[in-house]
Amino acid sequence: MIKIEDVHKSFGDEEILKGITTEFDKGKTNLIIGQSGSGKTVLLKCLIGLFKPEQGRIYYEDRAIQDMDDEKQRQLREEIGMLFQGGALFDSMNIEENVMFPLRMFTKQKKADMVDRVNQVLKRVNLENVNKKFPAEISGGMQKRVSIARAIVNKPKFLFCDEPNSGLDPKTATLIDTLIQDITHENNITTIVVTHDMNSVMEIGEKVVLLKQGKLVWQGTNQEIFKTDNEDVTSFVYSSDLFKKIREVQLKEG
Ligand SMILES: Nc1ncnc2c1ncn2[C@@H]1O[C@H](COP(=O)(O)OP(=O)(O)OP(=O)(O)O)[C@@H](O)[C@H]1O
Repeated sequence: MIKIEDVHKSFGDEEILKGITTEFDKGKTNLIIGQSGSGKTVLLKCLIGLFKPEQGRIYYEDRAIQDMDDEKQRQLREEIGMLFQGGALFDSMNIEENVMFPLRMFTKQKKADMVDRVNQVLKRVNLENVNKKFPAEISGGMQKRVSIARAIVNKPKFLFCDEPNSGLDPKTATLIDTLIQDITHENNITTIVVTHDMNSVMEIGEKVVLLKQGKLVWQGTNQEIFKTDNEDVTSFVYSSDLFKKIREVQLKEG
């Protein structure tokens, strides 16, 4: 579980996060949604310690990051898996080396054990016999699966995903979302996904937090998001013509 209390973050005179308070549950896919510029990425960066909020507290289970010394912060980093936007694989490393990278950074395992673990996670994301290929030799969807394998190779307790299905076709995007959710459930991970994809909200939004101009304006489940009359939610959800039409049909059918 990750809990945040009254988090404020400014750049110069501009306050970007204006007091965010919420909780992200363990074993669930928690989604941060909102329009471009609403502060999703800034919040994510505060959560992983890349930005320091001027005010407020962030707890990983019962540990506040504000109270951690360098060693404690290093330990916490080992518990975090990160799926970066675009995948961020190293082009000059093959798939095996890419996935092994966090193990080399954070552990002192023997090479054979690391290779075993890499094979385990590659199998989990349904990728086999690609170890010696380079990122440029596999499809975008496969690259995303490699990135997921790399994010979970060190058995993280917390998984952060920044726009995990950007640039993918709808079917592959759904596969990636479902994979993230399945892995979250199997390993009881606290997963936080930043997205503005309504399909992701529908599919994996077990908890959804909506940001608007740096404020948390609504939170609930993906079931609740389609029932609420909250204006901030409806203007975000039904800015898509497809969802507007679904809403009209739903209202007609009562
Ligand atoms: N390092 C920074 N320095 C100054 N301003 C920043 C910095 N990072 C973000 N901002 C500003 O914070 C605001 C929120 O940006 P953020 O990237 O969090 O939006 P977002 O909701 O993630 O948008 P998108 O969906 O387009 O990625 C923007 O106005 C942005 O210009």
